[in-house]
Amino acid sequence: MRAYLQLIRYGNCLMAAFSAALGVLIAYNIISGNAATIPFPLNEIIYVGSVVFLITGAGNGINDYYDIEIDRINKPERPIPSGRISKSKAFYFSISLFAVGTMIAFFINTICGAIALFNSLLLIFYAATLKRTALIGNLSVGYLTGSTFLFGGAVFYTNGGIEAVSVLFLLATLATVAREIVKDIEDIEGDRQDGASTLAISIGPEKAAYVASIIGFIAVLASPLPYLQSLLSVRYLAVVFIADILFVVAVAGILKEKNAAKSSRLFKMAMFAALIAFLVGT
Ligand SMILES: CC(C)=CCC/C(C)=C/CC/C(C)=C/CC/C(C)=C/COC[C@H](O)COP(=O)(O)O
Ligand SMILES: CC(C)=CCC/C(C)=C/CC/C(C)=C/CC/C(C)=C/COP(=O)(O)OP(=O)(O)O
Ligand SMILES: [Mg+2]
Repeated sequence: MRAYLQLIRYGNCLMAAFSAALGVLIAYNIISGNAATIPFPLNEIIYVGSVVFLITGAGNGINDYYDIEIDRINKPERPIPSGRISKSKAFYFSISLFAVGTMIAFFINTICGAIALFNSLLLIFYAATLKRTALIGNLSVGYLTGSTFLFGGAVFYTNGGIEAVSVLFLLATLATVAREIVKDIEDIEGDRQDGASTLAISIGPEKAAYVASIIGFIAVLASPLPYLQSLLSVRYLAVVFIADILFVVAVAGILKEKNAAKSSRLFKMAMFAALIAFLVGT
């Protein structure tokens, strides 16, 4: 059981599910002002959170299935390279999670089902191919992470729910792309031996660090937008300021200290702080 929780990276699944549930809540708050007849979406929050937890877990599992040779070098302690879960069991477990998550999504509505199906196929394509390409792989993971908000907003797609959370999608995507480039710098040796052509390998870790830093700074500069667009209250500004400081320290970690592992951890802490800011500002 513990090995399967590690395979799906349940912490990421919870974070992603929380983001999608926030997407439902924020979209509901924005559109319910115009249509007071909409009841509080408790069931939809549960369904949305479950779908994103399952599909995120499936994406992590299929990623480790395809990354077995890279992870033997970079992350040998993971469930598959360490032998605690066989490749075939990891594959069928991940496919099962994709299937159940997508079925629940179609039960919510057709747009949610379409997003879940598209994201599931993209996660498989990313793991099998895209992750070894410079920047496209990073942009894919950035879209997938940001799409948690779009998925939550899609519960109310007929009332403009997706548009209501689009700025949250943008912020999450920018922050994730920056972190993914930093992760590629961290994983450069294993990726190089696997024949991958990530940005860090294509242009070198130093230039890749500058690209990640620029994207990270754009995310920080754009972080007041949810308040300026009156999507979130001034309480959001107070907490996102903390996230912005963590983003800046993360950028310093890769630019000045050239410590990709530390920078990646700081980026993740900043993303978590930003999620708290979204919640507090709702
Ligand atoms: C500037 C600003 C306000 C940015 C917003 C940041 C934000 C709210 C980001 C959302 C983060 C989110 C939805 C995370 C979900 C879970 C997650 C970490 C997804 C991405 O994981 C891919 C990564 O490669 C996994 O690697 P690792 O974390 O090392 O296992
Ligand atoms: C909105 C819906 C229905 C689903 C969203 C699903 C989500 C949140 C995906 C977020 C991104 C994610 C979890 C991607 C999984 C693949 C993954 C682990 C990418 C990073 O992998 P690598 O580049 O191999 O790096 P590591 O394996 O070393 O972490
Ligand atoms: Mg991997």
